Amino acid sequence: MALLKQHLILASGSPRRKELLENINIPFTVIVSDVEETLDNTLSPEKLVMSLAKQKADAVADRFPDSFVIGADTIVAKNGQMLGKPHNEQEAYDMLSMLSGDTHEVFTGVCIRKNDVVNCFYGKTTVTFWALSEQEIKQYIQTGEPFDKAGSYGIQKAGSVLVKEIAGDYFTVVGLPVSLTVRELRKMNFSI
Ligand SMILES: Cc1cn([C@H]2C[C@H](O)[C@@H](COP(=O)(O)OP(=O)(O)OP(=O)(O)O)O2)c(=O)[nH]c1=O
Repeated sequence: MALLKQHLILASGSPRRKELLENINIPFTVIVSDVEETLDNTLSPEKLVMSLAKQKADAVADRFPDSFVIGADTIVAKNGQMLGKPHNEQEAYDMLSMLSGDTHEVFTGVCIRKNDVVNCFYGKTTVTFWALSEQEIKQYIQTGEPFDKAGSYGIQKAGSVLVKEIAGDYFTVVGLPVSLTVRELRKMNFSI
């Protein structure tokens, strides 16, 4: 692969993260890291998302020591319980019922690695859901949207109907706190 002088790699298979990075017109390459994600409930959400983001960046960075490698991870947290992706309809139903009519937090951890330099940080956004009827939850699950998303919803598509309000960066919810990431890249002398 021909590498530019300052080359960026997104170590993520998330189509949302790719789209968010494309929005800001920096050239980059996607190299998916197949890290086995386990939710360690003994860690705080902040530490957990940064640790998973680092594992994803590490899985790729060793092979590309001259590149800036970005790993990221998103989870939903409510009352000390952390929600990843649902494994089946029942889990999606349980998560959405838990989030209904109440406020939760979405954490996205990001880790940028350039050779031995590691910079991990996170964004946190508070999201409030409308009270959802059983029928509304079931209808939403039928869209298929919940299954590759933390907390069983995607704010950017049909899941937008569930959301009453948010406080914080919208892009943190979608999977990458874009403006924060750009600022951290600049601190690492990446010119953008
Ligand atoms: C809450 C929420 C999550 N999500 C997504 C963002 C993430 O892609 C996903 C959480 O899973 P992650 O494990 O963070 O990421 P991923 O498996 O999609 O990709 P990779 O590990 O290769 O980087 O949930 C939305 O798209 N919208 C939302 O509103």
